[in-house]
Amino acid sequence: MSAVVSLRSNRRAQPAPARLALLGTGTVGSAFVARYARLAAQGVALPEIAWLCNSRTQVSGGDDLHAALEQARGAARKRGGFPPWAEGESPRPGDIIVDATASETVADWHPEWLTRGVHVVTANKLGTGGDLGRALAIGDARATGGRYGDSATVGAGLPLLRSLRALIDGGDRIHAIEGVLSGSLAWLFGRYDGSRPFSALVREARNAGYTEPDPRVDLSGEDVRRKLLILARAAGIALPAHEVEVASLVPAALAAVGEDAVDAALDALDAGLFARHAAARAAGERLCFVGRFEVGGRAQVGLRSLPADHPLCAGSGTDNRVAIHSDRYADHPLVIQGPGAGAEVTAAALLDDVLSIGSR
Ligand SMILES: NC(=O)C1=CN([C@@H]2O[C@H](COP(=O)(O)OP(=O)(O)OC[C@H]3O[C@@H](n4cnc5c(N)ncnc54)[C@H](OP(=O)(O)O)[C@@H]3O)[C@@H](O)[C@H]2O)C=CC1
Ligand SMILES: N[C@@H](CC=O)C(=O)O
Repeated sequence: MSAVVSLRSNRRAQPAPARLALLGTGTVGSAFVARYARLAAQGVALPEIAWLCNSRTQVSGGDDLHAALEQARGAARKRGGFPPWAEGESPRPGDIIVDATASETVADWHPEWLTRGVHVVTANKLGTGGDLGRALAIGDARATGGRYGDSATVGAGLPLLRSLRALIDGGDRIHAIEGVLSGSLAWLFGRYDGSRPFSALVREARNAGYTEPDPRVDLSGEDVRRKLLILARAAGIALPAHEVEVASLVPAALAAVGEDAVDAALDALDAGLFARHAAARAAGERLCFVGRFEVGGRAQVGLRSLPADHPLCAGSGTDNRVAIHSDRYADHPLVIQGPGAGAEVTAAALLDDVLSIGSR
């Protein structure tokens, strides 16, 4: 065989370099692009962003990512039909989809992509924190297919899922997990003193990028339910969503409105939360939004009035504070605390997962 032929066949044997598709160009997706560009400028080796997509359009990444992001963000609304990314070129095995949406449609694709050998990195909690069937399908598909980066889904990248998995890999059984799992609600109840309407603080939290696209997903406890489900399922418990008892903060008048009318209806929160805060203060306590599950017991999410020196009240800002009880941490739980919401920490968690997949 001549040297030329052998060189050509060697070239052919090289797998195509992995490409990255970003789905979602909102608060988290935009922070992802900004951090990607910063890391690339520092010389960090990253897969090329081949596409940026939202519900309206798909744009090629190219050399000027900021321009591509602006083009995607400025695209006109799309009426009906398939999402733009489903109509274009399919990702190849080894490519990485970054899901920075809050979309059920996109979450439904997670098991399919994994089965095809495409890696999925997600901030979207609906994949493993929603319907149990879908979570199990993702578990099956990741066992033989692509890898699943879910660090951003709980604690916005705090080492929670990682620590839980390390305990299980080390032979520990999980007994219970309890904690403050909502960054926006931690921030809201840390700040609320009754002097300003609660609804005004909700608007601030949304503008700061702490809430879900629809803040009712936080206020109803649904976001904490999803995180609790992700943790429970990571601990090997096939917990269905309906078995988590959730006490919502959303009054009927706010629950009833369409997404466009949420802002105007937020005032419906004010009287009820003023009364609950006043009662807690009169008892020398603080309000804390807590999620908890016990293996073989109940799973619950809701607002609690706790003594001010209770360990769950110890964080500040958007801090999550989560206690893991396991065989080795039976008497004193392992406690993990830190910022649990915000576009920058979430984007960093997504890129950590991208880098971790790229390095294996
Ligand atoms: N904010 C935080 O602190 C954290 C957020 N997360 C998660 O990050 C995700 C994104 O949140 P955030 O950035 O605030 O949300 P935004 O509403 O700002 O952005 C969502 C993006 O998803 C796009 N999108 C919606 N449906 C589809 C679809 N079918 N196909 C492609 N794109 C779609 C939207 O498109 P369009 O622009 O066309 O509407 C938009 O660009 C959520 O799942 C959230 O739970 C996770 C951890 C922390
Ligand atoms: N809306 C979420 C964001 C992170 O998951 C929260 O408030 O914790």
